[in-house]
Amino acid sequence: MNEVAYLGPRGTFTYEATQALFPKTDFQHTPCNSIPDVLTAVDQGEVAYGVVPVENAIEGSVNLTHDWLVHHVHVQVTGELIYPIKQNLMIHTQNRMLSPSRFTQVLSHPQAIAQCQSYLRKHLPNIDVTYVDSTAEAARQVAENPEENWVAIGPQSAGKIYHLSILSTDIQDYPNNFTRFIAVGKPWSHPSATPSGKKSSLLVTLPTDFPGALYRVLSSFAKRGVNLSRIESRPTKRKLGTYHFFIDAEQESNELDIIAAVDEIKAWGCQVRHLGSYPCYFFEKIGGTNRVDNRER
Ligand SMILES: O=C(O)C(=O)C[C@]1(C(=O)O)C=C[C@@H](O)C=C1
Repeated sequence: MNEVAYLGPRGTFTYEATQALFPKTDFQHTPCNSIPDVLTAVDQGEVAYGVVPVENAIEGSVNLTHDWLVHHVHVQVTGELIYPIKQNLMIHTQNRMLSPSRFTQVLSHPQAIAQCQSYLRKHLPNIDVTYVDSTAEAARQVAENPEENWVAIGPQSAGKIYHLSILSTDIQDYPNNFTRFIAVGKPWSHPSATPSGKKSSLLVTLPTDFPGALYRVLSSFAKRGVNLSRIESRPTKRKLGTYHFFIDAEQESNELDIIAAVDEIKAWGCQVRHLGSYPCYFFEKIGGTNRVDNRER
């Protein structure tokens, strides 16, 4: 059975997204401890597919995913899922009656903590924050250290798996919280769902920086009617002030127009890496369930 690596352990939002994209009936799910471990497992052919978070509606890009895709692995993006994120404050059940003033630390993934900054300032203003590799890892550590009076932020599924008590639901600072996950690895299409659209993702590096350089890149797409849904700069890590640009082109435009635009910017010196052209899915339309069977641990 084809194996899918995902940011684990079981119970993460990434796990829920993986279940929606790669149903357990057709795929074997393998948890990894970190986003680099997922991408490396795919890059080295240890698994056929991987699922990682790439961008959140409140906090923006998951930089570790972007940086690993650029600097450490050569994998193709093969799919995208927009997934609803509801953060919860969870505690070991034996501590559920504790006063919040007795909580000693809040644990979670940096993205999850960032999505709940106002909540934490208001309700747990002086609590120490500990960043861990995923939301479910935070739940696991809280479950295994009841004497520490820790709390975790993450999905209800993680709370169920690790038998935590939910103290507060929907604690993210803004409504309509979604995270964009990508599938990477072998070409793939969902066994039953219909895509809501298609995208091509490109990594563009300018030859030199001059006034209007980025405008020139963008105009190559605009004049051909190619809609760009995302332009994100990330440092090249080679020199302060130099950037790579992640560009997502909506595929409703003709693929030939995208190819022509890429050829044009390459002709005047841009480096362009094609990260993938792939179907895009919304969780609500996949008809998946984000319930996790908490008998398995
Ligand atoms: O998958 C998880 O639960 C994670 O911890 C990762 C992650 C992320 O990196 O964005 C996934 C979804 C949420 O935005 C919060 C955290």
